[in-house]
Amino acid sequence: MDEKLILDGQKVANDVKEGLKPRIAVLKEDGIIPSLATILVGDDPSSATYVRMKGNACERLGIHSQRIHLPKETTTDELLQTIHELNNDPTVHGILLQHPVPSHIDERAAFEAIALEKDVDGVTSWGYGQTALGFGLYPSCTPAAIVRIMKYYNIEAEGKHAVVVGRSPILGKPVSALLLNMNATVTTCHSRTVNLPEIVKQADIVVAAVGKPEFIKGNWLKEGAVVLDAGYNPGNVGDVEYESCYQKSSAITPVPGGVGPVTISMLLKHTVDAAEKLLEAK
Ligand SMILES: NC(=O)C1=CN([C@@H]2O[C@H](COP(=O)(O)OP(=O)(O)OC[C@H]3O[C@@H](n4cnc5c(N)ncnc54)[C@H](OP(=O)(O)O)[C@@H]3O)[C@@H](O)[C@H]2O)C=CC1
Ligand SMILES: Nc1nc(=O)c2c([nH]1)NC[C@@H]1CN(c3ccc(C(=O)N[C@@H](CCC(=O)O)C(=O)O)cc3)C=[N+]21
Repeated sequence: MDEKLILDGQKVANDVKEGLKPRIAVLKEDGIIPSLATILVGDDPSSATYVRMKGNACERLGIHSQRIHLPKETTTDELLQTIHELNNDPTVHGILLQHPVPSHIDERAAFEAIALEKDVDGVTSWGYGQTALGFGLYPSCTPAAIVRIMKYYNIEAEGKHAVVVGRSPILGKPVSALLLNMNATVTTCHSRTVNLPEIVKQADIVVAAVGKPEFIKGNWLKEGAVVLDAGYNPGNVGDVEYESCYQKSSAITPVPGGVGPVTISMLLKHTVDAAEKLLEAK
């Protein structure tokens, strides 16, 4: 009876985007075009690809995308200046600073400079704090995508043991917080975790957010675990070894076609949310 489920991120993303269309139409009637500013610093080719995908996804839906590309020599102060200008620009509703920025830039300082009401990517400490306390407007997009996939497929979190592998500020930590707020019992693992496979073995839900290709193996999993792979590595592979994890799981997100497309749709949703907030405030 229990069929194995491949969690189709494209389908979830389309569902999110369909829901946005009438909302964007209403905003336009009121003379507001939702607008996202994306900032890319430097020439990392995969970052350039992600930013382009985000901008294109905006435009396909009628969201304006203002693409800012700064040279790799940009200083922290210059980046902060750009962010302040976008904060003060009333036609910009959301700001996305693509991570990672070149190592000479203070990325945390740059994230913190983004105005909370424009932090549609959930990168500020204020945004994270609100997400953790359970009343945040915009959680980071990948954590939001993971939750959205679970909701779409009626995957219950309450009372389940969720094991998150990774604790980065825009992925591991906030997804742990969201799952906790959904009444899961959450274990967050990281590079100093001892006996990772044994901890993963206890999980009903596994979130992979390690940044290492095919790191999590099928023989670490409990039979029937739900596997949510946020990993996105060169060569289109995730952070779980797909074939062996597929065999053990009851449901799994593929890469590509899993968490990635939903992440982008959540960015669009947060941008529309931000534009609506501005209209309400008028
Ligand atoms: N699909 C999407 O939309 C997105 C995908 N990603 C992908 O998700 C993955 C993670 O990204 P991100 O969180 O930014 O990466 P980071 O490199 O910032 O964080 C990786 C985390 O994994 C932990 N880790 C590293 N090695 C091990 C290990 N051997 N055992 C256990 N834990 C380990 C680190 O621990 P420690 O803290 O101790 O260093 C760290 O917390 C990447 O593949 C990235 O491409 C990211 C954002 C969006
Ligand atoms: N501030 C910030 N926020 C981010 O959300 C952020 C970031 N920085 N830096 C890099 C990562 C990576 N990321 C992806 C988003 C979508 C896909 C995605 O849609 N992938 C498609 C495949 C696309 C293709 O390669 O053709 C898929 O998985 O099916 C992948 C990766 C967001 N990130």
